[in-house]
Parts: sequence; structure tokens; C-alpha cells
Amino acid sequence: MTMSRAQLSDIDDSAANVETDTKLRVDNLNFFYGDFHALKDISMDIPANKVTAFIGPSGCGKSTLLRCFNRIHDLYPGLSNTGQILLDGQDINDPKLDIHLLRARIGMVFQKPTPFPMSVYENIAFGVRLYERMSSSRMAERVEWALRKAALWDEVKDKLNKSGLALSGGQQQRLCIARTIAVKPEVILLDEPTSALDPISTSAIEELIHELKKDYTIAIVTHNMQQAARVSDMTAFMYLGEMVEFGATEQIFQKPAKQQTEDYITGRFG
Ligand SMILES: Nc1ncnc2c1ncn2[C@@H]1O[C@H](COP(=O)(O)OP(=O)(O)OP(=O)(O)O)[C@@H](O)[C@H]1O
Repeated sequence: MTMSRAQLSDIDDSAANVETDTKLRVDNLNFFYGDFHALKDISMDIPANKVTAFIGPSGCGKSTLLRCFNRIHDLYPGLSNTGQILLDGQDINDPKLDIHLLRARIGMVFQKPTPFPMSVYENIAFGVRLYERMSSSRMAERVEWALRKAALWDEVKDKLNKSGLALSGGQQQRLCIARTIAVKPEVILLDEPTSALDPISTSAIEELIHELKKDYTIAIVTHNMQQAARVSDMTAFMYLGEMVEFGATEQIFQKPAKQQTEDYITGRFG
């Protein structure tokens, strides 16, 4: 059977789309804490403007992988890796790459809300000033923009000069998300962002994740299966440092290809 030119060009286009849609490519990544082999030959393509969830039992390497994405491990001695992580095709471990710019492009929010001990306003302006110079009126606009994006503005607009530490846990976590968004990253890494929060704050953050993926690529580590199923487009199941299965969330939850994935999702282990 021969294909028409239109059919051929469709194939070319879809192949091109797959390529351009990859925001982060992980290529045979191995990671070592001293001589402990924590990540084993991980390869995956994380698509742009989608939410990718990382699930798996405690200690399987989810946080280690997330931290590789913005080179947090650089801060500690004795750690090493082989393989590559490409951001838009560029090796993030390239010595020519400015680590501060990398961290502006790939922001991270941790499990425990970590506002700086300063005002709500300064929590956001502080990070922006590290990367950009702007007038105070433009900064005020940026702060408002980030707080609105993080669905926090209405709750804090009258307390901008109050300490960030005086907010509730859920508000603090949204402040940390606002702080991350304010520097306009391309990728947001969320390491169990709702594990310390009540159900109402959790659902506010889940809605926010849904909203944010229009503009950002999001990777989230979660222990909560329902959360992974609710918020993510893609799911990666890890076990003992290996990527057991990675695919569309619906497929992973409804028709996992590997027995280990099924056992974990149905609660038979982990
Ligand atoms: N700083 C470290 N030094 C040595 N080993 C470490 C260090 N941090 C993590 N590990 C080990 O690496 C492995 C992966 O840890 P990691 O925190 O990435 O797992 P995880 O899947 O995120 O776990 P959890 O769900 O409990 O947060 C574990 O065996 C852990 O003990």
C-alpha cells in the first residue's frame, strides 16, 4: 500500500511534534550517593505543558530524580551521576550552563512549605530580584501576578507586609508556588507538595496544578495514588531506583503493562 503525500506529511508532523513536545529528556541516567546506586539507567521523555507524576514506594528514588532536574545535588559532595538530562535539547550538566539560570528555568517546591522569614511581598520579590532588575511599580505588578496565578491574591492582598510565616500551611505552600512562578520558570518540580496539607488546601493546590500546566511543564512526586490519577497526564512508576513503567496516566492506572505496577497501584505492596 502506498501513502499519499498528505499522509506522509502527517507522519512527519507528528514525529516533529513528539520531538518538540519533549521538555526534559532523561537519557540512561544513573545516580550515586557515594557508592549507593540510587537511580538505575533511567530514560524517559517528559512532555511540555503536561503534568507528569512520579509514584512508587518510599525510597525508590522519586525525589532523587526530581532533584537531578535542577541539580540540587550539586550542593552536596560525594554524589555522582552518568547519563544525561536534556532541557529543550541542552545538557543541564554542561559546565557552560549557568546553574542560577537553570534554577530560574526549573523551579522547585518542596514537601514542607518553606517561606522565607520575611513579608509575603518580599517572599516573592526577593527571588525575582536575583534574576531581573525592575522598577518598584513593575515589581508590584509581578508580585500580584504571581499571587493571582497561585490563587492566593484574594487571601493575602491586605497582608502583603505581614510575615509569610503567619499564613496557614496551605497558604504558605501556595506562597512558595507563587515564589517559584514569579521568576517565570519553564518547568515546576513539586516534591509531595500537599503531604502536609488538609483536604481543602490540597484540592486548592490540585486545581492550581491543573491551571498551571497551560503555561508550565510540571513534574510532581506524590504518595497519593488518587492525586496522581487526578492531576497528571503521564505517570512514572519507580521501584528500587528503576523506572518500571512510564506512560499515560489512564493506561498506568487502568491497564498497567507490568505486574509490579499493578501490584503497587492496587495496594498489594508498597
Ligand atoms: N543524602 C543521601 N545519602 C545517601 N543515600 C540517600 C540520600 N538521600 C536518599 N538516599 C537513598 O536513596 C534512595 C532513594 O531516596 P529518595 O529520597 O529519592 O526516595 P523517594 O522515592 O523519594 O522516597 P520517599 O517517597 O520516602 O520520599 C533511598 O534508598 C535513600 O535511602
